Amino acid sequence: MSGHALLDRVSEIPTVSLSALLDPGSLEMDVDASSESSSSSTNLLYEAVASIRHACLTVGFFYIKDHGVSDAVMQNAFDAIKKFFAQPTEEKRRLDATQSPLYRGYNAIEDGKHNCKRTEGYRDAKESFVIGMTEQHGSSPMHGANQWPEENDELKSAIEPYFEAVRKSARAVARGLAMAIDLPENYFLERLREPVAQMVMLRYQALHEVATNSEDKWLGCGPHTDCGFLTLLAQDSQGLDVFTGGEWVCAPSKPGHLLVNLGDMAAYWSEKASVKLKSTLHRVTNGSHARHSLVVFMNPDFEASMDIPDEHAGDSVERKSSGEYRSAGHYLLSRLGLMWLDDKS
Ligand SMILES: O=C(O)CCC(=O)C(=O)O
Ligand SMILES: [Fe+2]
Repeated sequence: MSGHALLDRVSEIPTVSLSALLDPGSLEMDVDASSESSSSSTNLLYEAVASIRHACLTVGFFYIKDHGVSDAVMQNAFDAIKKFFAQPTEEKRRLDATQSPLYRGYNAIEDGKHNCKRTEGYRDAKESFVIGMTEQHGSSPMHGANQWPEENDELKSAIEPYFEAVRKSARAVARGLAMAIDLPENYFLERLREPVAQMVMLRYQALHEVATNSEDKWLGCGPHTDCGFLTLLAQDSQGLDVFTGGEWVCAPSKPGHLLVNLGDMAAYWSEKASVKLKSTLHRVTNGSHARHSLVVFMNPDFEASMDIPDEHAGDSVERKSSGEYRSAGHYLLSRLGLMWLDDKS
């Protein structure tokens, strides 16, 4: 495809500490200016919000640290999913995604059913295992059962704590994001009570494993933007490239960090806001080793309205499309081509 990605520009992807955003008290501390520690905490909060704003206006990607997901929880999740993928195909096929009305479960390489858009003439050399949210109180056709191995709960007990911890970090990001675009601090949080979150675990083949005997050309994951709200990624090795400033830039894994990016829903939702969020093109290239990644797609409650009240809108409000969808869930159904699920809502 289009040449090598640049590693020397990775510093353009900012890093944000979530410590002040994970702490719900830090905003109130602002009024208590007498304490030094409270003002340094407030500074940390505004620093985080300013870097999120900068990232959203420029690259559309940022690393997060102090995100509350422990190394042990992340390592367990990677170990468990590597073990799952290392099984024979017949074993993995017992959890085939085609058995699930929500397409959750295992997708083999040859199925080609992954979250990314297909690139004409190319196939993605990766397999995936997908889970999503189960319990919910409101009406959402995008919540439902996951498929797990029946014999033992090793996979489930390693993946669920990771998914939960990352959703918590995603809420902290959402809080910062609201402040970054001049919305009330809780604007997104109030719409993430029963989020339509999904976790996609991926194994990309090493180049030497990629089939060469067919007409097909292969990629890890073709260039695409994510269609949802926020994506939080952990990767065990390099492979992700981000298109920024007219070039592909490497976004390698960094110990202790997660990588966040904004999807098309965030861009669409912010059309009326004072700051427009950027959904950036990215791709994955296969390398000399198999690569694993854990991707959490954090989307709002199915029935969440994407309307932004006029008092929080930007000056030059030219509302193009943001009123087109009844709710965030309907936006997703339409983008994922799952409109038929709507009959159930
Ligand atoms: O595996 C990765 O690093 C990125 C995956 C991705 O972009 C996606 O699933 O949308
Ligand atoms: Fe993506």
